[in-house]
Amino acid sequence: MSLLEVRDLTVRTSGGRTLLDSVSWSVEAGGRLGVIGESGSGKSMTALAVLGLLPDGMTTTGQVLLDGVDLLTLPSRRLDRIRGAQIAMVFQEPLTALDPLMTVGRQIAGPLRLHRGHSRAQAREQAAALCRMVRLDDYERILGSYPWQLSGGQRQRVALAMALACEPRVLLADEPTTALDVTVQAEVLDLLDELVDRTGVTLVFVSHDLPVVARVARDLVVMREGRVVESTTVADALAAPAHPYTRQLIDAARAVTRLPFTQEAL
Ligand SMILES: Nc1ncnc2c1ncn2[C@@H]1O[C@H](COP(=O)(O)OP(=O)(O)OP(=O)(O)O)[C@@H](O)[C@H]1O
Repeated sequence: MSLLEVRDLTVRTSGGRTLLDSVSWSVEAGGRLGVIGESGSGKSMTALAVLGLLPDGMTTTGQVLLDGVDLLTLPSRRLDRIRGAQIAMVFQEPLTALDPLMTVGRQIAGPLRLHRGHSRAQAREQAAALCRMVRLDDYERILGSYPWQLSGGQRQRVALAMALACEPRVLLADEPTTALDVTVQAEVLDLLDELVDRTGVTLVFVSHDLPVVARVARDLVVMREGRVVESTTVADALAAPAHPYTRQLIDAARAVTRLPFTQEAL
């Protein structure tokens, strides 16, 4: 059975506009799924729907099954416990997810105290260990800093540390490196890749950037205008994309960057 399965997910606005139309995909435990599509294709809506975080007024039908349990039918208190503990997320701009008025140390410790029942001292120790895990070497300074005192790359490392703090089963990453410059983007991607390997967390990686997705994902879902147009693997998509739209995305990526024909060459 898949660990996470989205089945016929349809989202409509209160005005009746269909933003997601019967979106279906699944990922096995330990799998790495990339969700790709151009701006407005519904990638973020899908991620938010999985987390039960859609804006008020939107209606959702279909299922989001975590280990066979439909998250869409759970009472919000149970969903709160799953979010962060079993499905963790990182977003494009960590500043929106981080509290500007709280030091990084307290923010990393928060979920550990909430979900794990750690004491203050245990949480502090664990926060330092997590900083080391995401290669924030001067972690004493980082833990005592406010988010805005850190660089974009450091903030995304903090966001990753927070996301992985409670050893979630699924990590949902929505454009986590898009706001970073190219060098830092490569470092954070390498780190993510290593952490996913090391922890065995199941990855759902959402991005408009095909070369970035191709570096970290194995399976691939291609979205367009709120629908899934192709479900494939990164390797097959690079070698021989089946759907014309996937081919178009790959050709467009190849026109501006070096995107090889095999995943090993990335
Ligand atoms: N709060 C909202 N209310 C109504 N429609 C919305 C809202 N947020 C997004 N949309 C619409 O939903 C559709 C899907 O948007 P979504 O943000 O999921 O796309 P995306 O693929 O993630 O694009 P991007 O990479 O630009 O974020 C778009 O047509 C967008 O205009």
